[in-house]
Amino acid sequence: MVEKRKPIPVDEAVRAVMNVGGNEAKKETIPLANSYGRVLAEDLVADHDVPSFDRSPYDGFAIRAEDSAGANRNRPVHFRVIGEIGAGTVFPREVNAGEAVRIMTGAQIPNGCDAVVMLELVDEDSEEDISIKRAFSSGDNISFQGEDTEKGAKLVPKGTLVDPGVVALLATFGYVEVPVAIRPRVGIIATGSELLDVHEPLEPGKIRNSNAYMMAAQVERVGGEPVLLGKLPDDLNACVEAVSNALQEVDVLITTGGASVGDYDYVPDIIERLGGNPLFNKVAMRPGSVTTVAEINGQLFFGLSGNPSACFVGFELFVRPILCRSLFFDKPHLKRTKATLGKDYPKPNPFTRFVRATLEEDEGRFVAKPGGLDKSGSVTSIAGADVLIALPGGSRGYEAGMGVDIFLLEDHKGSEWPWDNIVASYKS
Ligand SMILES: Nc1nc2c(c(=O)[nH]1)N[C@H]1C(S)=C(S)[C@@H](COP(=O)(O)OP(=O)(O)OC[C@H]3O[C@@H](n4cnc5c(N)ncnc54)[C@H](O)[C@@H]3O)O[C@H]1N2
Ligand code: MOO
Ligand SMILES: [Mg+2]
Repeated sequence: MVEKRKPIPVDEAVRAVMNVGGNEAKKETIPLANSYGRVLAEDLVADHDVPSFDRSPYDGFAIRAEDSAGANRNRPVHFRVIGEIGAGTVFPREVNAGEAVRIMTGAQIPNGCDAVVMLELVDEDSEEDISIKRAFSSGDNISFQGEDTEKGAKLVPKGTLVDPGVVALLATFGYVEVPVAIRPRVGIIATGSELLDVHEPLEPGKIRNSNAYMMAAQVERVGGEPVLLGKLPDDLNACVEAVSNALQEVDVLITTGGASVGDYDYVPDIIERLGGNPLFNKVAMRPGSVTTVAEINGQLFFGLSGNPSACFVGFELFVRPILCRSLFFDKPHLKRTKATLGKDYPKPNPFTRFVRATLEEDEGRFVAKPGGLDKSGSVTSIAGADVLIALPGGSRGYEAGMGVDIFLLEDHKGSEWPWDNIVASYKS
C-alpha cells in the first residue's frame, strides 16, 4: 500500500524550515570592484561629511554676497577677478571686498566667499573685470559641506544588497575591501533515469535535465553559490552515497525528483538511510505538494519535486529564505504585495496555488498575467515569471479582475513574514 501523506499548510512548512538552526550568516572581505550583487555584512556609516568642503555646483565666479548689494540692470556691480580655480584646486588666499575668483564646478569655495554667480549671468568686461546686474544672498549657489550626508550617519544597514548606488558609497568612504556575507554553498543533484545532459540529443522516453540549471540560477539570483553535483539514475544506493558525500561539501543540499510516492521515488528512503529527521513530506500547495525537507546531521536537505514548476516554487518558498537568512537579509521571505488577477481560475482547488506570472501594467494598475501551461510539469510557465500569484485553496474559483496577493521574485528587500492570511483554507 502506498504511503498516505498528511499535507501541512504553507506557513507551517516555512516555519518548520526556518526553525532549523545553523546556516548563520558569516562574513568575508572582498575587493570593491567585485562587490556588486553581494550583501553587506556591516552597516555602512559615513566617516566624513559629504561633500567634505563647501563647493561650487556651477561654473562661475565666487564672490562675497554682501559686495553685490544693490546691483541691478541699471547699476551693475563690478568685481576684480583675482584668480581662477578648477575642481581639485584650492584658492590660496582670503578673498577681500570687491574681489571675485573664477571657479569651476566642484571646486572648493575660497575663504571669504559665500556665493557663486553662474558664468551666464556675468558680463566679462575684461579678464580682470566682471560685472553683475543682480544682488546675491549669502549661500546662493553653494553645495554645503555635509548637505548630502553628515559624518556619523548610518547610510546603508548590514544585510543590504550592494547595488550600483551602494558601490558609489563604498568608494566614497574609502572601502578598498568590502565586508560582505559569504555566499552559502548550495549543492544541487538531479535524480532520474530519464535525464539526459544538456548537450545530449533526445532519445525516446528521455528528457534533458533542466531543473538543475534552473535551480543554479535561482541560487545565484538570491546571492548563493550553486554547486552543480551532476545527475543520478534512480538507484537508491547511488543516491544515498551521493547525498551523503555532497552534504560534506556544501552548506545546504537540494535534490530534484523522486520526492513523490512512486516506485523509483527515493527521497524518503535517502532520508531514512542517512538517519535524517523529516520536517514534512507534503505541503498543501500546488505545484510543489510533494516538497520534502529534512534535517540530516544538522544540515538542511531539500527534496524538491522533479516537476519543473513544482521544483521552481518549492525553491522560492523554502530554500530562498534559508539562503537569505544566511546572507544577513533581515527580511528573508519573498516580498508580498497586491495585483489584479489577469486570468480566470474557475476550478476550485483545495490547495493554495502559486501561479507563475508576469507583472504588467494596464491603465495604471498592475496586472499579474499567468504565462504558459499552469501545470506542475510545465517548464514553459516559468520563463519570464517575475511573480507568483497566490490563490488560496478553498471552495471557490477566481476571476480575472479580482485583487490577489502576489510574491515578487526579482525583489531583494523581502518580507519579514508574508504567510499570514494567505493559506487560511486547505483540505487534506
Ligand atoms: N500516485 C501519485 N503520483 C504522484 C503524486 C501523488 O501524490 N500520488 N504526486 C504528483 C505530484 S503533485 C508531483 S509534483 C510529482 C512529483 O514527482 P517526483 O518529485 O517524484 O519527481 P519524478 O517522479 O522524479 O519526476 C516527475 C517529473 O519531473 C520530470 N523531471 C524530473 N527531474 C527533472 C529534471 N532535473 N529536469 C526536468 N524535468 C525533470 C520527470 O521526468 C517527470 O516527468 O509526482 C506526481 N505523482
Ligand atoms: O507536488 Mo505537485 O507539484 O503539487 O503537482
Ligand atoms: Mg516520482
